[in-house]
Amino acid sequence: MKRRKTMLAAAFCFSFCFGTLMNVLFVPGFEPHQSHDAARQRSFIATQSSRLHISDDFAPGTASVPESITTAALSELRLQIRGRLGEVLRYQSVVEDAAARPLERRRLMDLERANSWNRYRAAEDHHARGTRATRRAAAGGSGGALGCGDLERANSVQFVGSGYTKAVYRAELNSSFSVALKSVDLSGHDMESCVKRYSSTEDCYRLASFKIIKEMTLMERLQHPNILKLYGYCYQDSNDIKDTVTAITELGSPLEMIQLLQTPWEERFRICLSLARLLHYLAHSPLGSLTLLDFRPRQFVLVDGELKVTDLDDASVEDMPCSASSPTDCSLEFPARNFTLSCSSGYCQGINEKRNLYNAYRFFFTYLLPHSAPSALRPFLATIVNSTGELLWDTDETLAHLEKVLDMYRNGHYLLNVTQRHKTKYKQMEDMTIPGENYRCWPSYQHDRCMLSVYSVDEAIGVCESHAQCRAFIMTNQSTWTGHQLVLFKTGFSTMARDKGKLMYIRLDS
Ligand SMILES: Nc1ncnc2c1ncn2[C@@H]1O[C@H](COP(=O)(O)OP(=O)(O)OP(=O)(O)O)[C@@H](O)[C@H]1O
Repeated sequence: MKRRKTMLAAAFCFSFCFGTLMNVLFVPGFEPHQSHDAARQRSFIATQSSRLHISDDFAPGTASVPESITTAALSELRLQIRGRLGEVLRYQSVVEDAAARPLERRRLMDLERANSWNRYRAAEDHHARGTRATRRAAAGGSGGALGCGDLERANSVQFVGSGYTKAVYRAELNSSFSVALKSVDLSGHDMESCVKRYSSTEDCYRLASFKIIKEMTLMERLQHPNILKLYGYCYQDSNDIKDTVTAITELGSPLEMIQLLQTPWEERFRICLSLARLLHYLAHSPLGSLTLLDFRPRQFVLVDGELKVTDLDDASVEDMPCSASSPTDCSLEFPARNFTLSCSSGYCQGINEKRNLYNAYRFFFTYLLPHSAPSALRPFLATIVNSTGELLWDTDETLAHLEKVLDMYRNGHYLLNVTQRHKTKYKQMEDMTIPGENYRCWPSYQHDRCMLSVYSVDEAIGVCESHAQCRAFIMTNQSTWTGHQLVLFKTGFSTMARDKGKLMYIRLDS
């Protein structure tokens, strides 16, 4: 397995570092993080889809397709490709309809579906005419977005992870800026099973690459701090396949649930809050209420402690139709629990939002929220966990409760007995530290010493008194994302040293 990953990394590095870039195609005018000009969006998708030439002559007996493959199988593959194209085009165009009621939105989406193939063909004609101009424009730059030229200069390409369809690599663009490169994993499960069935690497590649194109489209359309940023993309010809696509995105680190359980509560709370903010945005997104059909921790990464969704290829805005006479139409099924939602105006009410919320509960909240939380916050957290586990709240209410907990934590309202006087006296010394004399505690911000976050010096004194080893502590000048200060607790103070900005406290009964 390890050897395979190393070989893949080497192959990837070869194609990006040394591969010919003569055929590189930039898309001028694609500038992430700028205004959502509808026309620019349309041309982005039109160009994307027109690169994936879906031929009407796609039939058995052509050079790339063995005769043993049946016409039915090929039609099936072609339908799948068209289906994915239609979906991408819908995401590109439903933006103005987000405020529409579900029924109207559905009608518009059906119309969109009917028109998508015609629009695709028109886009392809347009592309054929525009390709030469595009190549010429490429020489002038990529409109501010990252592109193939940046990949050509990338260093230290390393395999990060892969799933059914995609492989992800880390690449250094310069000494202080690294990105993630996402491309179709040619030896991944999706490609292998497709090629086995249809014997056409090129067409299977097109099918798989639509997952990346869908993801890029959603990253572009959905701008939120908890959705990974798309920096750009690159189309280039490889030896066997024309116009292979690589998305260039923000780099994160994969979520390790076991590791997360060992991190301080404040960091775990941050992940749950990030997730609630994301789900709130998705429920009210410009594309409609969006659900993550494949919702597992591996679809998320951490960027500087903030949770961000990376895998958007299974996201959907489809509403679920129902009839008032058949209550089971709106059943939401999970391995350990089923729910039946209400049916109104022919659609299951809030089903996308509720699916996301229950998944957030079962994969994140239940593990990360209550465990080692400050005791005064536990009743609030228990209510959040119970209410999401029972699907009693929507995302608005869930987020409001989590924001309230953040506010209490930030302002030290979780501290019990604020009027209580500590028995031991401490001496304060400015600009001093204790370099050694560490002990370990849990859950520390550093594994080889006891570093915890506190709201105030009073809280730090309380912590020191609850640790048998503690004889002194240093208020560092570092703080956490909530503004809490990081404090180093020490077993003694025999090795004091000057350190500007630090405040040292020593126990006078030591
Ligand atoms: N931007 C990123 N930074 C770091 N790691 C990432 C990034 N994007 C994805 N990964 C890692 O790569 C893995 C594969 O990516 P992704 O989930 O997009 O592929 P996939 O083929 O769609 O997977 P799946 O089979 O889960 O649908 C992820 O599980 C994640 O751990």
